Amino acid sequence: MSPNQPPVSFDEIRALLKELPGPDEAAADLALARQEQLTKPSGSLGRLEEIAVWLARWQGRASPGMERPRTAVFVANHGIAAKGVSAYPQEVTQQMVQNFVHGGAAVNQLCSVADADLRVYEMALEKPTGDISEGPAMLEDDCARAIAYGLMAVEEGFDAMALGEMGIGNTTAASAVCLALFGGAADDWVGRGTGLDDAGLKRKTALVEQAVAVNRDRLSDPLSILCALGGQELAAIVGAILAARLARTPILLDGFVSTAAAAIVHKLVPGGLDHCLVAHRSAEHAHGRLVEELGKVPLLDLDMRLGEGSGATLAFLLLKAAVACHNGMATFDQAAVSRRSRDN
Ligand SMILES: Cc1cc2ncn([C@H]3O[C@H](COP(=O)(O)O)[C@@H](O)[C@H]3O)c2cc1C
Ligand SMILES: O=C(O)c1cccnc1
Repeated sequence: MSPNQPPVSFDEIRALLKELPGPDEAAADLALARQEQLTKPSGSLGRLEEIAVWLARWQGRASPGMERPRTAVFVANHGIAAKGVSAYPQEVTQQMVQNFVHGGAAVNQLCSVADADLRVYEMALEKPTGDISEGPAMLEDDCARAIAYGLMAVEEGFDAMALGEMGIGNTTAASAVCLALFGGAADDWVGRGTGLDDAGLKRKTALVEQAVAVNRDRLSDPLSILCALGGQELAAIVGAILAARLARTPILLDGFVSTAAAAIVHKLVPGGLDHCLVAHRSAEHAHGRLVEELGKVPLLDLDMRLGEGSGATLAFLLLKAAVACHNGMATFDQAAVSRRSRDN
């Protein structure tokens, strides 16, 4: 199945999982060998070296590029928002779409600084998902369609993609997904989102617990968990991660919500997130635990907790810096710089 023919059932999505390409270790080996030749003590550029080799591995070329980054923001509404789980009203989702279009959001400024293309994908805002504290968020068809929408959003030819989201109430959905995937207690996974007060946090925690209890017969596998507790934008992010793997496009995950969506892929297929890095550690309470579960170490830690792809877009600058050093530095031979002395 190609990403141009989107799957329409969970079975077809499961079939797609078997077709995901692996890493290009030949390109990675060449990139690693070049790193050892560059005019610096071995390893001294730290994670910038790791990023350059990772880009080579997943772009499938020894000289990675970062000329064409894209940020994709998936936007959807959530039935649970009616229960007061966010500090902001649901209409903010639509209003922020207008703000993205007019260039007034944080992610617009960060895209312009990083010279990244921004695409906003609005997903039936007039049709919020079902209230997860009372039943499933989506039916299988709707969830599969949302995954397919994310699959279609990935085009060939981008050097990396940042995946972000906008949807009032979606940290509640993300927390419920994490509780169902990883277990523990609801308050391990619930945070203040847009800035809930203590009473709001208590209400949100109880509703997340209730959502998992009410949907307990629908949580038998990761796709069912996404369907019962997630949201359309989380499903689209799952699709985009899979399509990016097929298109050899490395991915930067944003904060708690986009990482929670990625956790579905992690549980579906071993190594399914190897072409993804977590761009930053969100200040949202559960993000630290979530990235540990995924075996990832975020690139940045700036106390950001916005979503909308902001942290991931900002981290494009690190990828550009890594590529500039990798491709632009002279080797010891080219610069006539003496190599390391023999160890005594
Ligand atoms: C003005 C504004 C801009 C945003 N940009 C991203 N989010 C973020 O906040 C929402 C999730 O938090 P919660 O679960 O508490 O509603 C998502 O829309 C997310 O992207 C925003 C939220 C607001 C209010
Ligand atoms: O980290 C995130 O993704 C996040 C945190 C708070 C609100 N919205 C998103």
